[in-house]
Amino acid sequence: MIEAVTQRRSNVPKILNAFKNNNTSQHFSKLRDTKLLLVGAGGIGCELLKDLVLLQYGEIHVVDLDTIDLSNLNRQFLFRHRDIKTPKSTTAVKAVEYFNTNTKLVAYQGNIMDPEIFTIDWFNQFDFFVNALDNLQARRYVNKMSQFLNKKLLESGTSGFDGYIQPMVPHLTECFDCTTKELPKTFPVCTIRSTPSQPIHCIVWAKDFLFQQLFTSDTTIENNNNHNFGSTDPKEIERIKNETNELKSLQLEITNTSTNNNINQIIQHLLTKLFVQDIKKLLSIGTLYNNNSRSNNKNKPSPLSQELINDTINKMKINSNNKILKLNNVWDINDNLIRFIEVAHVLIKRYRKLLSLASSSENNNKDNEVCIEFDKDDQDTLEFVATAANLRSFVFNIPILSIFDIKQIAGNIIPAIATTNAIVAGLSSLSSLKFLTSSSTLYSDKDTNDITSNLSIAFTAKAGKLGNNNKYITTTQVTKPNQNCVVCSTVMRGLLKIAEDGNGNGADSCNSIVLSDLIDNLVSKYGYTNAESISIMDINSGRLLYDADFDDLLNKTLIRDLKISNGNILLITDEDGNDAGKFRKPLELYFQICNDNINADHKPSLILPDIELPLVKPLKSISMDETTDINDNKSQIKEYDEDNGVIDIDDSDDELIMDFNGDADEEEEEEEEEGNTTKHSILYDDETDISAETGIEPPTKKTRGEIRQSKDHEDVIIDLD
Ligand SMILES: Nc1ncnc2c1ncn2[C@@H]1O[C@H](COP(=O)(O)OP(=O)(O)OP(=O)(O)O)[C@@H](O)[C@H]1O
Ligand SMILES: [Zn+2]
Repeated sequence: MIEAVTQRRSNVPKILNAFKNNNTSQHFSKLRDTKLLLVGAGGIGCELLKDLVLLQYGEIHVVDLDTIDLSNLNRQFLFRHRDIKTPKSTTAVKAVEYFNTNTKLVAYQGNIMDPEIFTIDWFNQFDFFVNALDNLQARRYVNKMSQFLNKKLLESGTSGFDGYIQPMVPHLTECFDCTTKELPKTFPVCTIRSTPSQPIHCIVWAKDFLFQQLFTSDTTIENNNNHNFGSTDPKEIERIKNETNELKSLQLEITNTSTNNNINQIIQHLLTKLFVQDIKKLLSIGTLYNNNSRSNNKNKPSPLSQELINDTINKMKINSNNKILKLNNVWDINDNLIRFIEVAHVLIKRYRKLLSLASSSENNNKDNEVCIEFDKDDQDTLEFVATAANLRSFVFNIPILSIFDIKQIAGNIIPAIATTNAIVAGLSSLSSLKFLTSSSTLYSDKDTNDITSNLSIAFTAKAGKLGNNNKYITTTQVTKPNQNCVVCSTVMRGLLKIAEDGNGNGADSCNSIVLSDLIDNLVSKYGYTNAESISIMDINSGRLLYDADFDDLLNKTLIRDLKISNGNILLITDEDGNDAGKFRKPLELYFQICNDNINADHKPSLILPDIELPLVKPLKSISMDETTDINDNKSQIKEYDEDNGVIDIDDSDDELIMDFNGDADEEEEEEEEEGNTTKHSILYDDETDISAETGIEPPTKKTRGEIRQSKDHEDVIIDLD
C-alpha cells in the first residue's frame, strides 16, 4: 500500500514548498509561538497529536472526556493494553512527550462543553482550535466558541473510508453550522411497534422499547403523548399504549424481589406476551394487514408457537445448554430462543441485585433511577437485544441476523479505519500550517493578505473508491458563510467583559455595575437609537431583563441582584428597526468577569472597573427599501439552483459583517479576476452520504453543482496506480 501511494511531485502542497524556501526560520518561529487546542484524543486525535508534536508547535493543550477502552487499541496507536481505563488525554500526552521536548503539552480530562472547567477565558488563550471529535453536539459547541472568540477552527471527521477536513475562519468562511447536518434516522412509532419490515425496525424495538421498559424505571419517553405515531388509526394507537402498560406490569414482576418470583415463569410470561399475545392483538386490527393496508403483507406476522416456548423453557430447566454458538453466525430460531432465555435470566438477576443495593444504600434517594444501560460491549445486554430482535424478525418474516451484525447496527457502529484517520489527521496538520500564514507573509504572491484563498476543504474519495477524476483526495476552496446560518450569520456574537480595576477592588467594582450602566454602554458603543430601542434577554434563564415596557430592573446590579455570572449569554435585540429605518442583527454577548485568575499573558489590555464591549462596528444603516430587498430578494443569497445545478456565488453580495478586531468594516471580498478562475466540476456525486454522528457532511449545495475555483488551488493527488 505504502509503495503504491506516491505523491506527484508537482502536487506537493504549496505549504510544504513554502516551508522549504528562504523564509523557513521566520515561519518556524511563528509555529513555535503558536498555542493550540486539540479537542479529542481518539482515532483522529491520536494521529493528529503525533503530527502536531512532530511539526513542533509551541504549545498544545489536549482535552478528552473519556478513558481508554480495549476496543480503542486497534487504531488509537498511542495507547497500550496497560493503559486501559486511564484518561485518553493524559496517556496520549505521555506517549508523545518524548517525540520532541520543545513542545509544551497540557492534558485535561473533561467535557469540552463544561463551562466550569473550560471557561471562555481558557478558550481565549489559544491561537486556534482543532477538533478531532465524534459527535455533533461537541463540534457545535467548539464552533460556537470559535465564533464568540473570533478564533479559527479546524474541523475533521472520518466515517469508515470517508473523511474530510474543513478549516473555518469566523465571519469569512462557512462555519460548522452553515450547512445542515443530517440527524440520525428515526422511525415512526407504528413502524417499530406494529409494522416492522426490516431488521433495523426489530433492533430498534428491542433496544429502545423492550430493553428500556424492562430494565429502567424511566418511562417518560413512552408516556409522552407527542409521539410521532405515524398512524392516525385510534385502535392502533390504543393498542400501542396498552402494550406498553402491560409490559410495565411485567416489569413489576421482575422488580418485586419480596416475593420469591420464579424467574423462569417471568420469562415465560414475557415470551408469551411479546411473541404470541401481542402479535394476535396486532392481527386483530383489520386496517393493518388486509389487501389495502399500508403495511407490507409480506411481513404479516405469525405468532410464535406457545408450545415451542413452553418446551424450550421446560427443557432448559432440566439440561443446561452447552452448545457453543458463534457470534458471527446466524443462529436458528431455537438457538435464539434458548439464548434469549439465558440472558434474560442473567439480566433479571442483575437488575434485582441493583435494586436491592439501591434500597439498602444509606443515601437512598428515591429519585435515583435504577437501570441497566444498553451497551454494545456488555455481552448480556447485547445478546438480549439481539435475540429479542431476531425472535421478532422471525415472527414478521424478516431476515434474522448474526449477533455481530446486530452489534454494528445497535451500537451505531461504522467500523473506524485507522488509515482514514491517519490521512485525515495528516491533512488537518498540513492545513493548520495554512492558518499560521493567514496574516503573515508566508506567500510572497498576491494572496498574502487574503485569509481564505489558501484554505481548502479536503475530502477522501467516497468509500475509498476513486471516481472519474481518479483522485483519492480532492480539495475545494472554502466558501463564504451561509447568510441564513443561525450560528454565524443571523446573530452577531462577542464577549462582554466586566473587568476589575486592578487595585484589588475588582470584585466590588464589578458588583456595583447595574443594568442601566450596561444599557448606556451598549447604546453609546453600538449606536442604537436610544435605550428604549433595545431589549435584553438572559438566554440561560430565558428571563427578559429589559425592554421599552419593562424597566423595573434598571437599578439592579448585574452580578449580585440579577445573578448574571460567567457563562451567561445576553441577547440584545434592536427593537427599533422599523422606526429608525435600520436593520440590525441580534447580538449575543457572552458574559465574562475578568479576575486575577486569568493567565497573566492573556489578560485583556483594558483592566478597568468598567464594561468592555467587543469591538463590533456599528452596522451599516439600511433604508427600509433596502431592508425589504434583503428579506425578499433571494437572488442576493447564494442558492443552489435545482434546475441547472449551478451555485451562484455572488461576490457582490452586500454583506453585513461584524468585526471583533475592529479593523474591517464590511467584508472586502476581492472579486476574483475572471482569468484566474475556472469552472470546476464537483467531485462528489448525489449519493455522498456521510454519517451524521461524525458530523461529516460535504457541503450539500456544492455536491451537485459546479463551483468556481481558483486556478491556484492544488489537489493533493495520491496515485494509486
Ligand atoms: N464533549 C467532549 N469533550 C471532550 N472529548 C470528547 C467529547 N465528545 C467526544 N470526545 C472525545 O472525542 C474522541 C473521538 O474519538 P473517536 O471518534 O475515535 O471515538 P472513540 O470513542 O475513541 O471510539 P469509538 O466511538 O469508535 O469507540 C473520543 O476520545 C471522545 O472521548
Ligand atoms: Zn455558520
